[in-house]
This record gives sequence, C-alpha cells and structure tokens, in this order.
Amino acid sequence: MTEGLEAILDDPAGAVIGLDFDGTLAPIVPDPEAARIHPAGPGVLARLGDLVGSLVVVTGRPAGTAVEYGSLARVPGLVVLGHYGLERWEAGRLTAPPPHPGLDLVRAELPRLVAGLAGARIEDKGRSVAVHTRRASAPQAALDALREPVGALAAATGLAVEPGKFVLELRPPGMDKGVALGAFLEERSARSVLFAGDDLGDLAAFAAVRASGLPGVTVFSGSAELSVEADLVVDGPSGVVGLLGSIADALSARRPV
Ligand SMILES: O=P(O)(O)OC[C@H]1O[C@H](O[C@H]2O[C@H](CO)[C@@H](O)[C@H](O)[C@H]2O)[C@H](O)[C@@H](O)[C@@H]1O
Repeated sequence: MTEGLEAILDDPAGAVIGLDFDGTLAPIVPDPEAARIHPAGPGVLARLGDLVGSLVVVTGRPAGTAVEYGSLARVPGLVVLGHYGLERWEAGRLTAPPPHPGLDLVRAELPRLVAGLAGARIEDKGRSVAVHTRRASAPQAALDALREPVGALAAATGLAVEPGKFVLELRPPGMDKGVALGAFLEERSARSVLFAGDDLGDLAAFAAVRASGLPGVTVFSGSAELSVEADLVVDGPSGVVGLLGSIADALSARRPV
C-alpha cells in the first residue's frame, strides 16, 4: 500500500479525496451531453463522504452540469469546483466570477473555424467554449487542424487553450485544477490527499498533490486513449469506483462500533 493511502486510512478526518468527472467518475461517451456518472458512483461517494474529511469534484464542466450528470446533490458535504476551479458549488449554492469578455468573440468566430470539419462540434459551457472532434471521421487529424486557429483565437481574446481528449477548450486563464486543489487543501487543513483523474487537465492536480508535501496518492483512470504516470493506475471509472469502494470498506472496518 502507498504511504498516501496508509495516511488516509489512519487519519480519515484529515483526508481530502479529489475526483475529476469525465473519464474518472463518468465513462467517456461520444456525446458530451450523454455523459453520466458510473451507476455505482453516487452510492460509493455517499459512503465515502461520511468517512473522510472532505470530498471534492474538480472538473472542466460547469459545476451545475457535474452535479446534474453525477447526481451529486445526493452526496452530503460534497464540494464541486467547476470550470477548472472558477466555480464552486456547495450545499446547493453556486458561486462564480462574471464571464470573461473574450467569450463573445469566440462565439462569433469559432463556428467559422469548425465549418469545414465534418463531425466537429462546439460545446458552449457559459464560462468557456469547447470544440470536440471525437465524432469527426478522423478525430485526431481534425483536432490537429484546429490547434493553430484555436490558438490564434485564444491569443486574440486573452483566453487560454485547454487541450483534452479530442477537445480543445477556450477558457479564462489564471486558474487550473492544481491551483483549485491546492487552495482547497489549505482551506480544509488537509493532512493527506488523493486525486483521481484521466486527462491532461488533471496533471496540474497531480502536481498539486506532490507540491502539497502531504502524504498523497495520484490515481490515473486508465484507457486506451492516454497514458500518464501516477501512483496507481486503475481501469477507467469502474476501476475508480472500485478503488473508492475498497477505501470505504477499509475505513468502515476500522471504525469503532
Ligand atoms: O475535467 P473533466 O470533468 O474531465 O471534464 C473535461 C471535459 O470533459 C468532457 O469532454 C470529455 O468527455 C466527453 C463525454 O464523455 C467526451 O465526449 C469528450 O471527448 C471528452 O473530451 C466535456 O464535454 C468537456 O466540456 C470537459 O471540459
């Protein structure tokens, strides 16, 4: 067992469990609007929420979308940091800064950039806009063709480009999952941390686990699409839910009766 996992099991009240949403709690599907949490997810999160200090979902989705697609309102005490940490949802309340002014130009220009790419699709998330190529006939070629014009649009609008699994996202700069998780660890006076993710945007959170100096575990939700180094590699969302269930089982077994 890793040192980080041992610390979580020995002192669960001081533990922060952080989780990405798409590809980690929810299986990857072709249509972003069809993504839903693994069927065992809400139950295992509710169990774990009762056993550890803090549970937090850190996602590129709007927080409200993750709450809806994850049935997360049913998980007591859970915090959702949406838009890579710009938004915070807690106990049914959402807080967020005003939208970035560059988004208006993105909405005007992006349709023209994707017009020649059959199957490319724009996802307007309110505080950011993403273009997906998963459903294009050649998803990687379509993504590669978009990199330069999307980068130019980011430079023109003051937005940042966030790459992910067959997606390029234009979003406000200055925040990422590492900044969001690091601040949350401080807020909760964490004594240990686990973060699970599956995509490039999660690497900043993995770095934050290491930079925190706390006993920590990075968990990669593995798939054929991406390979990333982490303390533990599990088999997609079913592997993540299985790991969380095992942690909940171990903590329940140690609880005084
Ligand atoms: O931070 P996350 O919770 O992992 O969100 C990252 C992006 O996830 C979504 O896109 C990904 O999942 C889709 C549904 O499975 C899939 O079709 C797409 O190819 C993936 O890139 C979401 O649509 C994006 O807005 C998120 O930024």
